[in-house]
Amino acid sequence: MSFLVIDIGNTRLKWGLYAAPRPGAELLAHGASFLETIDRLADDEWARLPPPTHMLGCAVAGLAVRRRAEEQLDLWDLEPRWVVSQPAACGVTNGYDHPARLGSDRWVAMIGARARVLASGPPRPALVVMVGTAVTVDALDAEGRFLGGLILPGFGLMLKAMESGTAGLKVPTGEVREFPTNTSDALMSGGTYGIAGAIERMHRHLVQRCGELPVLLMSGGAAVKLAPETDLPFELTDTLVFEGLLQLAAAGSLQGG
Ligand SMILES: Nc1ncnc2c1ncn2[C@@H]1O[C@H](COP(=O)(O)OP(=O)(O)O)[C@@H](O)[C@H]1O
Ligand SMILES: CC(C)(COP(=O)(O)O)[C@@H](O)C(=O)NCCC(=O)O
Ligand SMILES: [K+]
Repeated sequence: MSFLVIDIGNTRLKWGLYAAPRPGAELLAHGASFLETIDRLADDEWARLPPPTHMLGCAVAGLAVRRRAEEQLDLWDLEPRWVVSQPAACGVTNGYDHPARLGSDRWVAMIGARARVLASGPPRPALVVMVGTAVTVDALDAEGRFLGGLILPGFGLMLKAMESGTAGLKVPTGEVREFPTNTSDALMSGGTYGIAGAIERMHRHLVQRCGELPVLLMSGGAAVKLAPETDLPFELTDTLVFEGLLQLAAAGSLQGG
């Protein structure tokens, strides 16, 4: 009974096919498609897969995109299931004022992060950073409580905003420099240090709150751009959301079929 996981962000749909709906299961195949191209999945990449028997996904890109993904899922005989952020699940409690309004990708990533922390030693706080269309920086204490998190624009959105809101700035392909001396480098460095600074700030808040160093987990399509500029020790991972979906599936009622 193979298990399909899907993570629909505002830029790309990421998917993975696992051998079973449980943590530690083998990842048989995976891929990522920009949202403009997801209508070809059933004819293309998914057509070559062994049929999954169950799926679980999270989707933050709106109902219309989710519907388009469900049309592709019609290729197989399975019921689409989508995560809604809960007040608590898999040992993580949701401190949001309105728990269901927390982005389901953030919720699922924190569940994946919590499982990683517990698998690697005694309970510790965790800082979960996802660098996608937006950047999110979410804090978990050593008991698995989600304390709160930051949302800021990702690289693409920042540069687009600079371009559309000014007369003299064009989207650059600059380098990150400590003392930038041209517009392209100034924009690229400003965006990068803006994100890196937010991470460092939240890290400081979490150390102050919990009195111990958190595990720092970074993921998302643009995490590699940020990694060289992050002074704090971090783990880079592509599968945090997938791992959270496996945890949720194992804790839920998917095992029946
Ligand atoms: N193939 C790529 N080439 C360059 N940048 C990419 C690529 N894929 C993703 N990115 C960067 O990562 C961001 C999207 O990451 P992703 O994790 O797919 O976001 P989301 O979860 O919001 O869909 C883009 O804004 C872009 O900066
Ligand atoms: C913050 C997000 C836009 C991140 O989206 P992404 O960068 O993954 O496309 C998404 O998690 C979202 O729409 N969240 C709902 C609002 C919230 O979490 O408070
Ligand atoms: K995401």
